[in-house]
Amino acid sequence: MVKEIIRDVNLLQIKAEDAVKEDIDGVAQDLLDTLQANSHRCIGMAANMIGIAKAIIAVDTQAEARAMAANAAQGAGMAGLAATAGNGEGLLLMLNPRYTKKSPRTYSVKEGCLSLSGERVAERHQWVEVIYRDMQWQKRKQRFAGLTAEIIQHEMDHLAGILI
Ligand SMILES: CSCC[C@H](NC=O)C(=O)O
Repeated sequence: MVKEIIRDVNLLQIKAEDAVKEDIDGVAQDLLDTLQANSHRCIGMAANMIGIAKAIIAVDTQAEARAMAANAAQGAGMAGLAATAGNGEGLLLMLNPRYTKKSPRTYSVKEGCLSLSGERVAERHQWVEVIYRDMQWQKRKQRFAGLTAEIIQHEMDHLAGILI
């Protein structure tokens, strides 16, 4: 079910509790539905953003490819023609994500957030390795780099009650 986006900072700062298997069909599915419904303007979402302080995030893994295509089009003088809005495909859902490794190198980047106004600078690792449960409650371990890693860090910060 598509949920309303929370913009109350007091609610957004509540730290998430661990999710349980029963959350898959409820909060996790709602989060996917809500990110899909906002995929034209949002590339990642944490359950806090729909008012549930559970450790669940959804990530648009195709955002990086779209951003690169848009940059290439801009370089070729095709700005405006490049479609950067997602269509809800390639969404990755993670329950109880935890870092197992982070790149020593970091970079500063300006980020926005659907729950907040404006953009703010955040410090991000170039890559992160994460263990999590998937929508089948299977344990997964994966390394992510680039924009996907950045989105994961932004959303995992949300779970810790940290805002950009
Ligand atoms: C670069 S990470 C930004 C993620 C952000 N979503 C909010 O949690 C968004 O603007 O979609």
